[in-house]
Amino acid sequence: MHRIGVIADDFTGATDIATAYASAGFRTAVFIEDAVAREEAADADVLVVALKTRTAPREEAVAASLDALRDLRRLGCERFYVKYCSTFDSTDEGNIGPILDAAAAELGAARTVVVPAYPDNGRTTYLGRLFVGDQLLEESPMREHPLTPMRRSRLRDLLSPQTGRAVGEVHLPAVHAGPEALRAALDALPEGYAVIDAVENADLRTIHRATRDDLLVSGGAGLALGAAGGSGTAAGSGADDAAGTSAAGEDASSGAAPVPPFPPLEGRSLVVCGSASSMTRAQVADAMRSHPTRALTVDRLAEEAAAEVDDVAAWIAGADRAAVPVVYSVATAGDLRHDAAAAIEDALAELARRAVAEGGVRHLIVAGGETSGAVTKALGIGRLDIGPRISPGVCWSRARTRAGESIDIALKSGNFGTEDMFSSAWKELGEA
Ligand SMILES: Nc1ncnc2c1ncn2[C@@H]1O[C@H](COP(=O)(O)OP(=O)(O)OP(=O)(O)O)[C@@H](O)[C@H]1O
Ligand SMILES: O=C(O)[C@@H](O)C(=O)CO
Repeated sequence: MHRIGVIADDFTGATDIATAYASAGFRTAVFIEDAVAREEAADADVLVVALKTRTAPREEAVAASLDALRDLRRLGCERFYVKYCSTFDSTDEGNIGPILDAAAAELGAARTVVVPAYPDNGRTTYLGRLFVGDQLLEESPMREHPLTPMRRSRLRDLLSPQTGRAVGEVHLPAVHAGPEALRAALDALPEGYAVIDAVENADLRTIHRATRDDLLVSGGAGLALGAAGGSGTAAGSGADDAAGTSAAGEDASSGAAPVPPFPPLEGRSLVVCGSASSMTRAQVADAMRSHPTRALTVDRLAEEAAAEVDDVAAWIAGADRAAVPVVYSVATAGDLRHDAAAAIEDALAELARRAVAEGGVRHLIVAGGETSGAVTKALGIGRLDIGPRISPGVCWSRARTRAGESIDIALKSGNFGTEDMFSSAWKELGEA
């Protein structure tokens, strides 16, 4: 089979696509940023590089993505996947177009598909428009995202300002006509990008089949689920599918197969949330009923960040050892403060670092992609090994920190997970 290299523009996105591939039977590892450059012979079928490029300055984002692409090629990857958000999080000045342009030029890829659809998480594409559940993207809560407010829904309109290349659309009937017809429809488009409709997992499998020989594909994690052979996919069968043989037993499910739990790690548990997304807010509200919860005093961070971090760190340390403290920065949309994002990321990252280094925390949930990037970097994690799935797109990973502690960490995309996740996710680790 061809080894697959994935470049993800945020850290939750990296574990999202990694859990999709792992569930499909691929041996999958996630490398944090330039940790991949130090890797000599990766022992996986799918290598995912987690970058923090979604909202980075454009030149930096493109340079980091090209570096990752070259490292992945050096490690033997021959097929590439640029992973962005299933809600296409970006601005007109944003980075999806420039990263795709650079990767396509580097690989000599004439056409690249654009497939954010992820039906298991309610993201579908129809007539080139992205929906979140039953709402157009521009009518969904993503409209008010603090970093990338999404005010349009037609993917062509979102991508075109970010690239000079043509952006075409392939609608559902061409997908339903099957992989060969879809391939023909794609080949008939001008060179550039092709936004493809997909409303269910079967569509993603068709798109996967039609594009599995492409050097470069792009999307959310849904297209990786399209590589799953069907329900009950055994380890290895997804890999066979990638090599070009179709897997037996396909059905309308995403083909998720359980990844076994890790050997248990002794230690305390903690949740840190820097996400303002509606699902994270619902999860925080749910946690308020049964967990010790504490809001960061965001207004204090500008003047007295160190004192605020000390106070919250003391609160975490003083919490009942059997309880799971939850620290958050947004309870309601009214809590958003202009220009506070970086200070909040720094504060939450430092709190997580101290909790692991000094407080014996070994199980950590981080909510929010940018927040996950900050926390993972502060902990000095280089590689994540993918473990049990918590819900679509969310999994436990085992990692080693810079200081040598082993921890279990779940990087949760803002809108992913069930409302009771901060109470229920621990059972996937074999805990109450
Ligand atoms: N009260 C607040 N005021 C202003 N910015 C905030 C506040 N709380 C959090 N933020 C910032 O909002 C951003 C949220 O982005 P993040 O990627 O972590 O979450 P998300 O967008 O919900 O998740 P994902 O990218 O996984 O969908 C972070 O930079 C965070 O620091
Ligand atoms: O694709 C998604 O929705 C997520 O993996 C993500 O990238 C959110 O940060």
